[in-house]
Amino acid sequence: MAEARIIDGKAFAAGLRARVAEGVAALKASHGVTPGLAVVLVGEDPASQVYVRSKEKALADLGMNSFDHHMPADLGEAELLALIDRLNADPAVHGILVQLPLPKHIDTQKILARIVPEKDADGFHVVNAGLLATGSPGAIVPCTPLGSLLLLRDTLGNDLKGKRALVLGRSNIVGKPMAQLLLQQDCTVTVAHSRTQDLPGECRRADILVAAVGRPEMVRGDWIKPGAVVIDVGINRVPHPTEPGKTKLVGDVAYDEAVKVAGAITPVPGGVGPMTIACLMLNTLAAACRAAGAPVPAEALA
Ligand SMILES: Nc1nc(=O)c2c([nH]1)NC[C@@H]1CN(c3ccc(C(=O)N[C@@H](CCC(=O)O)C(=O)O)cc3)C=[N+]21
Ligand SMILES: [Mg+2]
Repeated sequence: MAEARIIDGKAFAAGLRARVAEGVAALKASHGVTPGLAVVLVGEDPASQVYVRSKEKALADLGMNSFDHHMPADLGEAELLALIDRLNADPAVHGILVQLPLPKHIDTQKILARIVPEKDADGFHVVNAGLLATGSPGAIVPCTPLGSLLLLRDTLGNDLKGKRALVLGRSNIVGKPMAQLLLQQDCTVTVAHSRTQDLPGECRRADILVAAVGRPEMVRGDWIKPGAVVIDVGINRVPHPTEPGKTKLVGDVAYDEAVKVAGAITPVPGGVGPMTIACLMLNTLAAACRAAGAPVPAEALA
């Protein structure tokens, strides 16, 4: 059997960012509005700082405003809520992203619930989850599932109808919204997790396998149906196998095994990760379009 087609998320994300940049320019020209995203980072976690910097760079590259709020690790919950209230009320701010994880003394759900749903660029608010689950218009879709769906549609020529999809992982951020999106595409959807009996067997039935459990290389090659499309959402930093003291990124799928069985597969890095950031830009543009009464880009509607 031939090796899998490699799904180039990095290239697709570059194309998506270019389309977003066009949308940004068009909204400026038609409505005099520049989309703006507020990025809130609490504390100095090095990984979070890297991610936040790449988000801020993407915003600048696409001609959007970035409002950076880098706060000390000991920021009180009340102060953070007050900041959210100010951003909610600021008409130049169309999207608000609170980088997760937050320090332990802050109640994450309470913070996310305070963001007005219209500005919830991550799509984490219960109102957006509910709109997505009911297929209602106006849902802001979480970035990683949206990016994964765009790659799947591109790979399968938009034809997901009737396919068996297995979502491995049931988080509110990826697994659950991914399952909702696949259902909307008329897939037959199974959501599997750590308590699922016969996980390999469930995976082997799937035409589409989305792995989002955060367990390095858990999905083995012999868990994959020959020809299946594999979307690997995992981004796990592990000790480098041959270079002591160094680390490397691996997905939730054992790539070298899977690439011999799958029909198509996303690599890590260069797969879903860049799509997450591109979709954050898309969601911010979409929020600005809605606020201005302009048409929303179709890709954001899932
Ligand atoms: N409110 C919030 N929203 C998020 O969307 C959010 C968050 N908090 N907290 C952290 C996670 C993580 N995340 C990533 C985004 C892009 C890459 C990405 O582009 N990864 C590159 C590799 C980057 C590297 O080399 O480290 C790739 O996969 O090719 C990774 C991780 C967004 N997150
Ligand atoms: Mg996200």
